[in-house]
Amino acid sequence: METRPTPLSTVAFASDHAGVDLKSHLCTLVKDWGYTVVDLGPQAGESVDYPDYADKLAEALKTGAASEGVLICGSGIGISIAANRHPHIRAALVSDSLSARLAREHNNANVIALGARLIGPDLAADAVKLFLTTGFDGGERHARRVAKLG
Ligand SMILES: O=C(CO)[C@H](O)[C@H](O)[C@H](O)COP(=O)(O)O
Repeated sequence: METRPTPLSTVAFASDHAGVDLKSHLCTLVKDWGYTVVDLGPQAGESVDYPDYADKLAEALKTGAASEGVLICGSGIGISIAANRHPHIRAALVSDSLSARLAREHNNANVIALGARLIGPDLAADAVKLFLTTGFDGGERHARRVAKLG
């Protein structure tokens, strides 16, 4: 099992309008846990397009401004599809804690996507905590499959 980086990593957050409140809640929690947080917006509640914010987060991971990302839209679907169009992103759409853990252990996901209209803040926080604290299993079969993702 890979150990998690010390000091704690920098985590980027982005959403669309549907995810602003959950994003703000999670950013506060993740900062409290000791991580460095980059909030890529949006900050207000005006209607925005999720691909624009998925692109911002993908860029932050590409430049190294953050090593992991959390994306939020109403369902998590649109923003995860948009993120996965970037070859360096492995975004897992997560709606429970076990999926958050497996996204890391088996898929070495560098991003999770959450649906703010589908899950509550406590479950979202638990999923983010597991995502941030679980390492890639590193087993040969998982490494082989992840490598085939490109
Ligand atoms: O992409 C989505 C659905 O797959 C997200 O849930 C969006 O947040 C949603 O489509 C936004 O809908 P709205 O009616 O514009 O608020």
